[in-house]
Amino acid sequence: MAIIEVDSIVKRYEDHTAVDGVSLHVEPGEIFGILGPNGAGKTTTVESIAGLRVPDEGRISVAGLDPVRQRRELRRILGVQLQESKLPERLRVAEAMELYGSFYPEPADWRELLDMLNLSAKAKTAYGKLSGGQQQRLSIALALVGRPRIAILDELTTGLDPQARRDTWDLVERVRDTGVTIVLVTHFMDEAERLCDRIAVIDSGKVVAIDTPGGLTARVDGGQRVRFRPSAPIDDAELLRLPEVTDVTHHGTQIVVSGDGELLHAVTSLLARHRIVAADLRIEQADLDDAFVALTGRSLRD
Ligand SMILES: Nc1ncnc2c1ncn2[C@@H]1O[C@H](COP(=O)(O)OP(=O)(O)OP(=O)(O)O)[C@@H](O)[C@H]1O
Repeated sequence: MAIIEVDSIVKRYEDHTAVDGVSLHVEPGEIFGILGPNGAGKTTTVESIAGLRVPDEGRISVAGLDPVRQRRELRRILGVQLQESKLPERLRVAEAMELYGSFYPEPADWRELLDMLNLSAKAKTAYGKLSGGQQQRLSIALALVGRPRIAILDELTTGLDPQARRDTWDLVERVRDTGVTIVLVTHFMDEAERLCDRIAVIDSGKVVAIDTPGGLTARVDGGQRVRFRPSAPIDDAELLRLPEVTDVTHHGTQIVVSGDGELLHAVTSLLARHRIVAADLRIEQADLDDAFVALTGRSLRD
C-alpha cells in the first residue's frame, strides 16, 4: 500500500496555477523522484506533502495522515530537507543536532548520524564555516534526526562539486537501506537516473509521466543507437529495411543507426552477412533527457 497518496492537487498563486492536478503514489521504502525544470511546481508539491503549503484542491494522505489537519503527528514521521535551508552562521553542528533532536520524543543518536554523514570532525564547527557540501550533509542529518519513516530531500546536490554530489548520492542510498522512504526533488537527470526507483516527470504544474528510469527512457522512439565505422560501404536502404531500425545517419566515416528492440543483433547480423567489419562499435541508450524531450517537446537542460 502506498505510504504517500497525492490525488489531483491544485495550488494557485494569485492568477498563476503552480500545481495543476498532480497525482502520485509513493510506495514504502522506495526513492521516488520528482523531476522537472525550474518552476515546474516540484517544491510546491513536496511542501504540500509536508503540510507546509495548503493546496486549493485535491487530497493528500501521508501514512494515513492529513498533512494540514494532522501536521503535528506528521512531523514525527516525516523529515524534510528544504531547498536552500539556512541555519544561523554561528550555530555549531552539534548544537544544531541537539536542538533539532529536542523537537522529537525519540531522536536518533546524533553522533551516529554525524558519523554516517562524515561530519563527526565538524561537530564543534560553526555552520557558517562549513563548506557547501558539509552544509548539505548537515541539512540531511537534521532531516533524519527525528528517525523519520519518510524523508523529503529538495534539490540536495545543487551547488555541490561532482565528488560531493556522488558522496551525497551514496549517502541517500544508505539512508534508504535503513528503511526510510525518500522523496527526492531534482532537476538533474543523472541524479534521478542513478537514485530513483520511480520518477514523476513534472512540467508546468502537471505530471507528464510516472515510471522507472528505464521505463521512461524506453518510451523514446529510436531509443538505442549503434555507432560504428564499416570496413566497406553499406547501403542505408538495407539497414532501414530492418524492422528494428528507425534512422540511419552518417558523420564522416561513421554511421549511426537508431532504433529499438534487438537493434545491435539486427545490425551486426546484417554486417556479418556482407562480411563487413564494424570498427569502433559503440552502443548508446536514450537517457532521461531524451525521455524528457519525448514527453514535453523540450530539453530539461535548456
Ligand atoms: N509563494 C509563492 N507565491 C507566488 N508564486 C509562487 C510561490 N511559490 C512558488 N511560486 C511560483 O509557482 C511556480 C512553481 O514553483 P515551485 O517552487 O513549486 O517550482 P519548482 O519546480 O520547485 O521550481 P524550482 O526548482 O525553481 O524551485 C513558479 O512559477 C513559482 O514562481
